[in-house]
Amino acid sequence: MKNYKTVYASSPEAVKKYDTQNLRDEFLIQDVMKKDELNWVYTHYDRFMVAGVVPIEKVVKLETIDALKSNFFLERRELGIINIGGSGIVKVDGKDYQLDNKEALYLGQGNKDVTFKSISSKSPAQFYLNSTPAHKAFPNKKIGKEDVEVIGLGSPETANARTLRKYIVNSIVDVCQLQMGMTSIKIGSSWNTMPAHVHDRRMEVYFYFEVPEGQAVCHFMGQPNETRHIWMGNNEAVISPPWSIHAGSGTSNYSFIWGMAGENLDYSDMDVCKINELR
Ligand SMILES: O=C[C@H](O)[C@@H](O)CC(=O)C(=O)O
Ligand SMILES: [Zn+2]
Repeated sequence: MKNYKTVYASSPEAVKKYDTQNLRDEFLIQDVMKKDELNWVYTHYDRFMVAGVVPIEKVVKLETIDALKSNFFLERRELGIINIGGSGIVKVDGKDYQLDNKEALYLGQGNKDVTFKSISSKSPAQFYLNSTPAHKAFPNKKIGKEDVEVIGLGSPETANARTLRKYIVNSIVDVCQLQMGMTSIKIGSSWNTMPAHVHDRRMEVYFYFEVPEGQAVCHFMGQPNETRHIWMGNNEAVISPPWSIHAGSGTSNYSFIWGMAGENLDYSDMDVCKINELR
C-alpha cells in the first residue's frame, strides 16, 4: 500500500495561471485526520511532511515510507506532534508520553519505535504531525500546557483578535529546523495573520481545525501583489510556499496549527506586507 502522496514545489510564475482546481490540487490537503492509519503528504518544500492520525481501534505505528529510503522514519528526521483530540499516548522506544488535548511532543532524530494510541476510543486522540529532515539528534521533549509561550495579537476593531501559542520553537525546545504552534481566533474576529507576511527563508503549512459545522475559512496565498484564495473546511491543511503570503478569514472563529521549516529558527523573521498594498 502506498501510504503517502508527493507534492512538488510550484513556482510563483506557474501559480499565476492556476484555476481553482489547480490551486486546490497543488496546495490543499483534505481529510488530514485519518482513522487508524498514517497517510503522509511528502512535500518538496523543504521536504516537509504532514499527516494526522486518530487511533480508535488500533495502536498505530510510525513506519518509514519509500520516499525516505531510510531504515526507519526518524533515521534522518525530526517530528513534531500536537494532539487536538482526547488524551493519547505516544510510546517512544519503550517510554510513554501522555499528551492531553493541546499538548505537544518533539521527537528528535534516531528514535526507532514510535506508536500512537488513544486512552479512550470514545474520545480518541487526534495527533497532528509535521516532520522535517534533521542533521542532529536533539532530546525528545513533551511540551505541556504550562510550557507553551502564549501571545495575544490583533484587536476586535480590526477583526483579528487572536491568541498565539508557541509549542515547538527554539526558545522552548532544541530543534534542527521544525517550528510549530497554534493560533486561535477570538469570537467576533475572523482574520489570522493580518497584516500578512512572507518569509522567503521558510515554507509553512497551516492546518485549520475547530471550524464549526457549516462554516469555512477563506485562505489567501500568493505573492503579495498577486494573491489567490482557497476555501477551506475543518481539518484541512494548506501548504504555503516560501514566496507566498498565508492568511485567512473565517465565516466564524476557528483555530489552526502552523508548522514551518527552512533556513533559520528565528520565529520573528517575517517580512510584513502593508495591507493596502496587497493585490
Ligand atoms: O510565521 C508565522 C506564522 O505564519 C504564524 O505563526 C502566524 C499566526 O499564527 C498569526 O499571525 O495568526
Ligand atoms: Zn508565516
